[in-house]
Amino acid sequence: MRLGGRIAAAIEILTDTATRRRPVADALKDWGLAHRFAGSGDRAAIGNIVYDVLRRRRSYGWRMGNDSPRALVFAALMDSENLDAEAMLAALEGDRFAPEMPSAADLQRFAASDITQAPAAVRADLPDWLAKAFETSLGEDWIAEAEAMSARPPLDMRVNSQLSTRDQVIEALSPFNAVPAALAPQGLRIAPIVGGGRHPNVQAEGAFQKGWFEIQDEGSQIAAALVGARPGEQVLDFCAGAGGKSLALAAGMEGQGMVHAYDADKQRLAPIYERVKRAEASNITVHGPREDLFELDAAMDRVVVDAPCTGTGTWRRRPDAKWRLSASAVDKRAAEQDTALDAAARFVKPGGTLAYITCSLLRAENADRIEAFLQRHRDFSAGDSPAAWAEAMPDAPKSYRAETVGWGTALTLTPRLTGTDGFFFAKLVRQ
Ligand SMILES: C[S@@+](CC[C@H](N)C(=O)[O-])C[C@H]1O[C@@H](n2cnc3c(N)ncnc32)[C@H](O)[C@@H]1O
Repeated sequence: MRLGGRIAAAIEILTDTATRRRPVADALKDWGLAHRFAGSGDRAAIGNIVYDVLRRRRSYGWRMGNDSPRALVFAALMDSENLDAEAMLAALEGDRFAPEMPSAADLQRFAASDITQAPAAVRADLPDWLAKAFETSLGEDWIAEAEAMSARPPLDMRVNSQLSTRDQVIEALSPFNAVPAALAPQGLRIAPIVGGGRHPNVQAEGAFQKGWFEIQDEGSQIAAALVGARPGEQVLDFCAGAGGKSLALAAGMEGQGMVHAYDADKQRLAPIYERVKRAEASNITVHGPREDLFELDAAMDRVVVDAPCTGTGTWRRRPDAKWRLSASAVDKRAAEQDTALDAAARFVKPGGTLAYITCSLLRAENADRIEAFLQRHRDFSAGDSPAAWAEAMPDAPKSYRAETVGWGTALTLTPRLTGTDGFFFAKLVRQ
């Protein structure tokens, strides 16, 4: 496909997403099925344009003076390829599949626009109500934090230290230029996509099949490391889902002790079995939702609640979610978070710790939940998460955001500060 055809496809997919209010991944998949002539390179390039638009929909609309899918697609292309109006016109010269261009005035306006003059929520590329929530949650740097969440994400991997080393995996993935992650001790990173390219399918590599690494955002790896689980301990991963944290915890414990991986949802848990097998993680026991966990009561050194959340910290990867999120969805997640925390608390042994993790940056899902938990559970107190960071990653710069909760301190990771997805981490200690 030439550029014009890709532009037309991106406009069609964005229109479909907007009119039917459905996830962009579904719209992209359906488009691919209906246009089988399009190769994987075309689909990747179209996907990049669509995702770029969704990351910066509001600022592009403001800069273009027009927020139609057509205007936004041209804005995204000019921005990501660094094209001015003339270069854009030249790139489409004689391309019979190219849709009608925005007016020359719109293109000039875009190229000359000064985003610093735009209202704060436009600069932050957020709906108005979320801009307010971001300000409350992240303080004076909230616009810069939100801007960083509109960038393309890297591809992060965690090396399974039980089966391999970072050097071995770098060697095995040598065509893809993976480099050690800046913070996470077992992390590897492949840089964000440039232009119309795509990330390699690393899961098709022999090293992946052999269990040498998992795909896992560096922020998620750090959150697991902050739990501080030691070899020989008993750990309950209460919201284990597909097992990302369980696997990281089990490897960090050097195969000794036990990670009990539990989830209330059988479907969510389903992929964990295959992943545990591939990683040869002998110190993970999976507990399905029907299992009674009474034997673990007050017996766990550490309990992890990687809670269900709105995922605002992952908008670089799922940018459509920020335009679909509603205030009522935040309230619903907050209630689920309280339920999960309350249900998990009883498994912590006296002197043991409860780690609360979300991949959201909203205070309502983070510090507010911890404060409310401490009111309900007088036998717990908030711990010192910066100390957990210093212990888990002594050489790493302290680039997180620290915040007082109860008498303790919680941490927030963000794309701007730690170069990771957004994560919140708080530690609670049972008296
Ligand atoms: C953020 S996901 C977990 C991701 C996973 N820990 C990982 O690292 O791959 C949250 C999980 O919490 C589970 N969950 C929600 N409420 C729960 C509850 N009350 N008890 C146990 N699990 C719950 C959901 O089914 C979902 O799988």
